Amino acid sequence: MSSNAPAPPNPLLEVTDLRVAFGKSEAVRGISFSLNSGETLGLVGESGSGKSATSLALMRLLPSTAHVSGSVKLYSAASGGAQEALGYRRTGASAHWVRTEAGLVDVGLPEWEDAHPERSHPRATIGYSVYGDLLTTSERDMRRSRGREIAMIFQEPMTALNPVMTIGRQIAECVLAHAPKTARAEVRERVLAAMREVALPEPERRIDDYPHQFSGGQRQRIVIAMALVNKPRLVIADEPTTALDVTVQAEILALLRRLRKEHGLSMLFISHDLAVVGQIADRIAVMRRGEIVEMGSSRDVLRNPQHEYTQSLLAAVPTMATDRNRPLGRVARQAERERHEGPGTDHRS
Ligand SMILES: Nc1ncnc2c1ncn2[C@@H]1O[C@H](COP(=O)(O)OP(=O)(O)OP(=O)(O)O)[C@@H](O)[C@H]1O
Repeated sequence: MSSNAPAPPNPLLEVTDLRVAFGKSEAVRGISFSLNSGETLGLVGESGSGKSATSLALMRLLPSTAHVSGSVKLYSAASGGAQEALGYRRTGASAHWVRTEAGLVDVGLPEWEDAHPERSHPRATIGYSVYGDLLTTSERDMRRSRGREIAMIFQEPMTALNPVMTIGRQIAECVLAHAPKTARAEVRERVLAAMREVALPEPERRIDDYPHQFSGGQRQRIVIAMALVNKPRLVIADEPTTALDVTVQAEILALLRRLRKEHGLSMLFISHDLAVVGQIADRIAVMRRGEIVEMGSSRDVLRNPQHEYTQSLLAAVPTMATDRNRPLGRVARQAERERHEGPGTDHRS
């Protein structure tokens, strides 16, 4: 096999012709996109364009009145290193099987493996197999996926959190939802680790505090800790900074960039605000009235928008250039720099 084989696609999620209708009204009209391992896709559009209907469809959290069709494939064991193969077996010339914690999976792609001999080691991290279609998988499997494979960060931390439960208990419940037999001491350790991860101050002292005892930015950090405590591979962040003021918003974006980098997370980042999406997304999909009207690298969409709707969204962002001959605005420049050099200082809120 040629050692010049092209790098393999590294898909984590593949959405094809997704449609969501409420009665006769179509909220999502046949959208398709994919998300690679470690990539952040920004989904941007004005209110009512179908962004939340899309994310709730992926999580299978839409009300039963919604009619959903299309396919949402989640791939397991992405080759970026999400899952370590426990064993390795070659069956014939064209099929490779890898034993993982999830069972025996067909990884296919022998060409790619020949091009990456280091990954042929029996304990190498490898993968590429369909985990399942999230739209048709059983509710039982879906419950297992939620939180562990895919987690969601909601917009409004005050409503996402239970006001009468300590934050430690709320994070612990996320751990116990997937591992109910975890010993108490270990749960506490994982809760504290999650609090440290999102830079909540003094975790040991604050673990038994209630949501109202934290600032807005800190509450959003708690919501992020809950989403990440089970180490999901895909995070759907639906307007995670919208309820926050601009400075805190920047701090939460810096935190998400850091966590994404440290954990190799894939992220679907939803916002009505193109300036915010431009600060974190590798690629941007622009949604309007239930359709994706434009999709491309953040750089292309920000510098050279093709669709007039994208142009109008950009025009509403005064610091960004709408003309390819003009230099990028401050926000876009910073976004470009951070995509290349990694996030700046993560100021704590
Ligand atoms: N449960 C529901 N029942 C009926 N219609 C709904 C329901 N949820 C959403 N819709 C409709 O679907 C369309 C898309 O809504 P969606 O919430 O996905 O938009 P959005 O882009 O996320 O907007 P926002 O930023 O305001 O949340 C809207 O016309 C909305 O009224």
